Amino acid sequence: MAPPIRAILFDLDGTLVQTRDASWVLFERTNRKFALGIDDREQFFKLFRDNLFVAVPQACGDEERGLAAINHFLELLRKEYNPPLVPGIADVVRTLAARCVLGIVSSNALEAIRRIADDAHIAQCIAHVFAGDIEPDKRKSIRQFLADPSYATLRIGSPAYQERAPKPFEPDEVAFVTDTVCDVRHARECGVRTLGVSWGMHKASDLMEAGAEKVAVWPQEIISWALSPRSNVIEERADEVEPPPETDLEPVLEKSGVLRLKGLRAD
Ligand SMILES: O=C(O)COP(=O)(O)O
Repeated sequence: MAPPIRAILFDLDGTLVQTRDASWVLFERTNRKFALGIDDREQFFKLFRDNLFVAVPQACGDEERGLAAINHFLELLRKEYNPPLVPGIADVVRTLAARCVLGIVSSNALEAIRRIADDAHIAQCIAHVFAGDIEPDKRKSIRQFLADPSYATLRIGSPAYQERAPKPFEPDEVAFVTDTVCDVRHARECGVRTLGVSWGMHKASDLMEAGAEKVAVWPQEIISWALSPRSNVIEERADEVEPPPETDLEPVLEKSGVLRLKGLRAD
């Protein structure tokens, strides 16, 4: 029997916001400017089977051009990305904030995430944001969240964090909610629980195949899944699903130069 879920990390694009049009119209401009050859929406969505920061340079076959394209895309996201929220998702976030520590772990830029959260009036329900222009490898962000007990502090819709000594999370008390295959795999590598959503970039069957415990069809299912008394779902799925390969993204990211994005890394 798994313990209750105490923290939920949300992917942003395709999970909290609708992005099938909104990010494609921006990426299309990057694609044209850098002649990446990622010429339709489905090809773009396929990039998210891998880490985006690795997939773009790989897809265009030129590291420097791929990196410049990512920087261009991040800048468009910072300045022009205004996707609609997934209908009903703001209520889901507000409901869950009273019970769980909520976070966003996204490939998107921090500035864009902040604007979206402010406009949706949910910024103070979100305890922590891990953005792609600060840490491109979501596994590192998840592990950071698990390692430091101070992250386990509730923030229930007010500017201040609760002032109670937090109890550190066990990985199976934390869930990642996402619409993409790469996120499901990487969350499983970190040992956290995974819920897919059907309204984003990847199909429910692909998310299940990657190891998601379940795929929500409606936003409110996130609440019922996260707060329902735990069954032995994890154990059942663990038998069914191949364990993810232990991929180490660091050398690839290192090579692609993404870790030097915006001068955030010393090397
Ligand atoms: O689901 C994904 O991987 C893409 O969404 P993100 O930009 O919020 O990371």
